[in-house]
Amino acid sequence: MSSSSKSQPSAPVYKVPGLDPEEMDRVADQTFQRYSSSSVKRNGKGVAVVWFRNDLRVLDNEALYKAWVSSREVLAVYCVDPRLFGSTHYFGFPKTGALRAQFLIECLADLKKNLMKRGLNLLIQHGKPEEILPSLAKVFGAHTVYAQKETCSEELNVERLVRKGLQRVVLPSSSAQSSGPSSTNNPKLQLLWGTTMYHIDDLPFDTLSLPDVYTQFRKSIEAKCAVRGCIKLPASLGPPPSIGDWGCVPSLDQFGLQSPNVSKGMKFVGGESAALGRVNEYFWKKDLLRIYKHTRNGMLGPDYSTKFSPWLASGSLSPRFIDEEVKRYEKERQANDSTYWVLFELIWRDYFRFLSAKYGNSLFHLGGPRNVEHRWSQDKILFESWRDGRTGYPLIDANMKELSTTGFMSNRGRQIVCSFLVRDMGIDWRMGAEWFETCLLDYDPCSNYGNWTYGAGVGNDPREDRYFSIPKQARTYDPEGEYVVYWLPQLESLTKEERNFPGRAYMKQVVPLKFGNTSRHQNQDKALAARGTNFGGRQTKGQRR
Ligand SMILES: Cc1cc2nc3c(=O)[nH]c(=O)nc-3n(C[C@H](O)[C@H](O)[C@H](O)COP(=O)(O)OP(=O)(O)OC[C@H]3O[C@@H](n4cnc5c(N)ncnc54)[C@H](O)[C@@H]3O)c2cc1C
Repeated sequence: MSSSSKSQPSAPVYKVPGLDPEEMDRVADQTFQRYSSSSVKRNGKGVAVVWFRNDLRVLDNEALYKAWVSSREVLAVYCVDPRLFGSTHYFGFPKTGALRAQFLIECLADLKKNLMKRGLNLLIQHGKPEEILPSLAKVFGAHTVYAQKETCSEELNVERLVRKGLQRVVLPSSSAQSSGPSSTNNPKLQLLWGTTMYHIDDLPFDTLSLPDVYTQFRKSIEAKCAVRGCIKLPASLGPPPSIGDWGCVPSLDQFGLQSPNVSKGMKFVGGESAALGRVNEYFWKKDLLRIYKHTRNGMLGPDYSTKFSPWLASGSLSPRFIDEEVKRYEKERQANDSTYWVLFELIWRDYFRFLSAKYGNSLFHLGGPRNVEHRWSQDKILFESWRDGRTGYPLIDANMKELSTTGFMSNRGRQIVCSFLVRDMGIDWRMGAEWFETCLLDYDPCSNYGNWTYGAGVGNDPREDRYFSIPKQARTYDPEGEYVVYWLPQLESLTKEERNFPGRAYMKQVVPLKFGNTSRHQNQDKALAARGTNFGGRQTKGQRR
């Protein structure tokens, strides 16, 4: 049967995880139980504040653990910081799009629920942490604010301001934790490392001497470090301090955003319960971990890769928990190249996080960590054709439509659209990175800007020079054109060869005149070289991941 005679493809919405809410809760409760311990001793006094940031979870949360053991009462707080809903730095896109805002709302609702199951609650306040936290510390006489440490400048700035604000609070002497002649009666800010699988203190080098080649980094930590075990806590952490109004989980209209309609593709459910449900579904229920290495380059549907990233980015899922689940799977089912490969990818995530500590703000600069000089275009028409999925390349257009509809795109898709924007269109890579910042559910400054600098050839490793030939990518990763047709159903009646190179009719529909050129569809590389929109043949040498 030729592909053109296939019946009209349906475009289902895939809920991720595909479990019903009761099943998600059951999995979460069972997991919490496994990670509960009655032998953890509490020997503290007074009140400790846990300031939740990108660590929206109960399981394996060191800030929560430290607060609990160091106090008699834990006050858990989330600050809805208006700066999160401002504009991106260079190009003024919305900093948080409606899809990620919705995901965050779901994370907060679930965190509140899970804290309440453990006898606590979540105080939700609207405003800047540097204003809210000192005033709470004062009212409750809190000796310490515990929080997860971040590494990028905006977050570091907030940490600095919170610390400064706390220094201005004077507590009655009975509330102060420290003692000795130099101690003051201010509440302290204690920041704890918690985002990565490998702990920063366990690395065999300090971050400033981090290897610039990923493989060197990976081999070194695999040989010399172990992943720490997940932290255990008692089943009951209460009672919390007495508070009249705990605040409400925000709604989208409070952020001036409209409810997104995920009419196609994947609809992710936010929160720790969904995260634990997804791990259970992907590893145990569907047994997909067994084949991950061979499916991970897919683009269509929920099962080709883990889809853990949105929960990892919001901190609703601990990478150390994933590590423990992989080890458990290897013991109970099997260990193979796929079980290892999930950890291999998580080491990439760690790597980008540690790189951000090494390179600081240069990660966000045009020349990247190596300060590479290159003339980029900021052509608005070209950029918008890419952003809106109207380039005339179905593979690019389909991926960009998936991103704006769902907030997600596969790793393969991200590499392809990044290469196309920066290498074929010659557009300033920061425009692409900022658009991803707006849209991605899993937006994380380190992974996003780290990957974009690599893709643009300005990353810390000069050997990482990635060009992706769109025809080759389409033939290899979407040979039947199924992915493209899912997002561009108007191409359904075409043969599988035509679906990725559909000719003039499709071009006319979508392509802005300036970039439109049907001949490029037949031979992209040649046509691009002739138009001078590539980087002078650099593409032929690029590494392909
Ligand atoms: C241009 C570009 C921008 C990106 N922006 C982000 C981002 O903002 N946030 C983000 O989490 N990932 C980002 N990635 C990395 C990667 O595409 C996603 O992590 C991955 O697609 C998420 O899907 P998954 O959870 O199913 O991944 P899987 O294939 O199942 O991998 C498991 C986990 O490993 C980690 N991982 C895998 N690949 C990478 C990678 N290249 N870099 C860092 N971590 C990785 C993720 O945490 C992921 O959840 C970006 C990649 C590119 C090329």
